[in-house]
Amino acid sequence: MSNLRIAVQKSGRLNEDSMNILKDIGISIDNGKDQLKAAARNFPVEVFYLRNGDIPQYLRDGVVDAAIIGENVLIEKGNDLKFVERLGFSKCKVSIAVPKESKANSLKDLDGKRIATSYPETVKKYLKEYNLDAQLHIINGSVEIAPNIGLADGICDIVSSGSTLFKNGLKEIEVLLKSEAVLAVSPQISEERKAILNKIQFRIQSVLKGRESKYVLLNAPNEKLEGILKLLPGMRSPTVLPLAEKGWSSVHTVISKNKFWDIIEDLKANGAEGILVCPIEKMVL
Ligand SMILES: Nc1ncnc2c1ncn2[C@@H]1O[C@H](COP(=O)(O)OP(=O)(O)OP(=O)(O)O)[C@@H](O)[C@H]1O
Ligand SMILES: O=P(O)(O)OC[C@H]1O[C@H](OP(=O)(O)OP(=O)(O)O)[C@H](O)[C@@H]1O
Ligand SMILES: [Mg+2]
Repeated sequence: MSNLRIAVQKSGRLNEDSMNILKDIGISIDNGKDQLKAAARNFPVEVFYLRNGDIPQYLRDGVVDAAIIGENVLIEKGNDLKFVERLGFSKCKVSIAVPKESKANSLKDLDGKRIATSYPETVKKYLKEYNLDAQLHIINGSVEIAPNIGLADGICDIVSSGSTLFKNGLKEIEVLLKSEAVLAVSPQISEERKAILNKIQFRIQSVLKGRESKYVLLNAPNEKLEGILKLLPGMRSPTVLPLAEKGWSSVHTVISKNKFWDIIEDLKANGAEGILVCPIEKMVL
């Protein structure tokens, strides 16, 4: 049986979370330092450690079958490539920014001006869409410095917390796109390897659903149960078990991480006691 060849970023922002997700889906890799390729011990997978920016070409050429990559890089260099899963980490924006004293309020205001960026294809796509023209300066890093040294009137770069913009006296004026890490696929993937990828995708979905949810256990007097159960979503319906103490029950359920604090407050206010909240490792639906 052939191995699925999956690319991850060698070092940088995506590396750690990519390796963590592989670990969480039960794929163990012996990763010697400076090794560019490593086979999993317990799954038909080989991991290739590559530059994020090089991965679209490797996917296109079928040198790797799948990859964990920033969606923004796919948009920039792999518009012809598809992804099968959003992975929920490395969330960021690709935005237009200008010096804070600039009068420009959107990309449209940079018509005929100079824009520095590491994402020329992305900028060109939006310029074309808005029917604008700008002079692009392609820089591979530290793009935020360009307006300060007189190289550009604005920039297009990744924004996350906004602190790099702030430190460089810039303000965000337009978000071109939002990005996160995705699982991308080569158009050349074989049927056999596609079957392995499907298994990986299924496992990833279980891990991501688990990460989004909490397992909640609580005790309640029986007369309060009805009100408490109304507050709980649950996978199907909450499990209710009698406690050793007469007139009391234990309720078990799964709550989305986002709604969790609001629901917990309501549960307490409606008579729930001894509330335990546990992380969920995997959730198979
Ligand atoms: N500040 C940030 N916050 C969140 N995600 C980010 C941030 N900066 C970059 N990313 C995401 O992580 C990806 C990798 O960024 P990183 O800076 O590690 O690598 P790179 O220099 O763009 O790529 P390469 O691996 O080709 O050197 C980006 O393409 C983007 O999707
Ligand atoms: O909004 P913030 O939270 O400040 O993040 C945005 C910064 O993060 C990235 O740079 P990175 O730190 O990856 O350095 P790099 O330019 O060397 O890739 C990106 O290129 C921005 O400069
Ligand atoms: Mg970076």
